[in-house]
Amino acid sequence: MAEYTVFSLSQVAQHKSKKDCWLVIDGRVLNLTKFLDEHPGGEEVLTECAGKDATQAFNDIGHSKSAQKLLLKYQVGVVQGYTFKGDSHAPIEEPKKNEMSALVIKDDHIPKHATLVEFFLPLLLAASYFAYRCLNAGSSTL
Ligand code: HEM
Repeated sequence: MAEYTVFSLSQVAQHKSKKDCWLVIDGRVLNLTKFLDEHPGGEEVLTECAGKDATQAFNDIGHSKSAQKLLLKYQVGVVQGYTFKGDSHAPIEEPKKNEMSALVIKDDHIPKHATLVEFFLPLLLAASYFAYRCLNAGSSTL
């Protein structure tokens, strides 16, 4: 498990300007100074929470998985006294590249002859119908 610097909330609170903007999300202490310009939601929402715990604000937006992963890039430590569940302050696991999930439905219960019947039965019915029509047409001309 990686070692992180532990900061108290009052230490985090000292970094609350645009030029030095830290905040806490899920117990992670983040230095977002360099991210302010890049944040798709604008810098203001971040500076409003600067120096504070912004977990709720972050979660309320419903940020994507990639936004959650981005947190790690800016993590400088963990907040003092925060109880992590299990190893949840360790890096969020990246999904394996080129891995595709697929749902395979295997239906082994249908016997092969059933598909043959499904194919030939309509043909047989059509052929019988035409044979009947031909026979009828022939008999009516007599
Ligand atoms: C104070 C906490 C935060 C607030 C209130 C906030 C708010 C927002 C808002 C309003 C949007 C725009 C959503 C939209 O256009 O639909 C947004 C998008 C985004 N934010 Fe934040 N944000 C916060 C923190 C962060 C942090 C710390 C990161 C990453 C380090 C981040 C990464 C992103 C990304 C990548 C998007 C694009 C949409 C997505 O991928 O979810 N935000 N945010």
